Amino acid sequence: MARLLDDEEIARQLTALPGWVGDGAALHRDYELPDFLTAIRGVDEIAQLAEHMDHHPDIDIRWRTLRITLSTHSEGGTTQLDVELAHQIHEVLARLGAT
Ligand SMILES: C[C@H](O)[C@H](O)[C@H]1CNC2=NC(N)=NC(=O)C2=N1
Repeated sequence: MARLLDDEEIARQLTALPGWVGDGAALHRDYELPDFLTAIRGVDEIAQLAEHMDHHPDIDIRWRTLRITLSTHSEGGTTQLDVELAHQIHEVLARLGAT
């Protein structure tokens, strides 16, 4: 079971995740994709890696912008699983041309 990270640990780990912010409850970042269909492909790729990790993001789709929110529901906050998923999502979306 993943343990909750404290604010200091979250801040330290976010230094390796450009653009991501933590609000205590969750990690967030907006990614802008080149177009809508590429954004949807990003959602599909994220869905596959989330299933593989058995850890699932909230994803808000606004045209070609994806707002990703990560938290560990079972723990009520941010854990190492969220940090790991953020790294994997960043890799996938950067490869699809996200900024
Ligand atoms: C049984 C299964 O492992 C749990 O329901 C998982 C599934 N995906 C999950 N995803 C997220 N973000 N938080 C969870 O606590 C969580 N729990």
